[in-house]
Amino acid sequence: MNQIRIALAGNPNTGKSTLFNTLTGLKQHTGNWAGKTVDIKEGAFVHKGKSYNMIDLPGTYSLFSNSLDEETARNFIVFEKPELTIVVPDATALERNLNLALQVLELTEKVIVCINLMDEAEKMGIRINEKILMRRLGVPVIKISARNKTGLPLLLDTIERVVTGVIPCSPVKVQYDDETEQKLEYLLPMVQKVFGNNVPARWLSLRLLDGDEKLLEELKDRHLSKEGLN
Ligand SMILES: Nc1nc2c(ncn2[C@@H]2O[C@H](COP(=O)(O)OP(=O)(O)OP(=O)(O)O)[C@@H](O)[C@H]2O)c(=O)[nH]1
Ligand SMILES: [Mg+2]
Repeated sequence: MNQIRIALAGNPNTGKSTLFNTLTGLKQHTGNWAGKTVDIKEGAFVHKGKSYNMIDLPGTYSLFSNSLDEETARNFIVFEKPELTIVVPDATALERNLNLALQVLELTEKVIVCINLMDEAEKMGIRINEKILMRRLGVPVIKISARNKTGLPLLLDTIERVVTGVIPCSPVKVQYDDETEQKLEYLLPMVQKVFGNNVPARWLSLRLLDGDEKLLEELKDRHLSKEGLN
């Protein structure tokens, strides 16, 4: 049972489930990991002899605590720690969709940005230079059409190469205003002391500055029960 876990994240309606269904076929079931309150589909696929477990997270516009869907997607990435997270932006609304991608890059290291609906974008005359995006974001960027099944072989190979470390990821970290950065500098060592490598320290410090109480409760529950934080 040495399955490599891949989470699919993205805004609503960007074709995550279409991609999920194409990759996993009918080998899927509803997940039952701890803390699950929203139905999440899990499925499996094999590529080049390696077995992958894919988790289709709910579509969200951000990863704060605005809704159960946001909390579910965020908690999965932070606490369940999948080996890889694939963000699926909509090529026809890339700028808006990259907001969520940047939030995911604050949460975890191994990320692939998999831009979907390229067929639609092409019809609209939208051109996307994935090489520039890749350099700016610090992680692989792939263009696909999940519906037409284009770009999938490259996606699968990139998944394998990111998971095995052949392609390194160094996700860009958003720089905030001076005041926020100063506060972060102050908070970071304390957060690191309490949580070590269990939770991404810069991201958590930002949430503390935000006063995200739901996240604090989640951390208390998980830290006190010593589950999910090991
Ligand atoms: N033209 C085009 N349509 C697509 C593509 N991928 C998905 N779609 C369509 O986009 C719509 C939404 O697809 P879903 O796979 O349900 O999107 P989702 O991201 O899972 O949506 P949520 O679960 O609500 O967040 C469906 O009508 C799909 O058929 C694509 O590559 N090209
Ligand atoms: Mg879906």
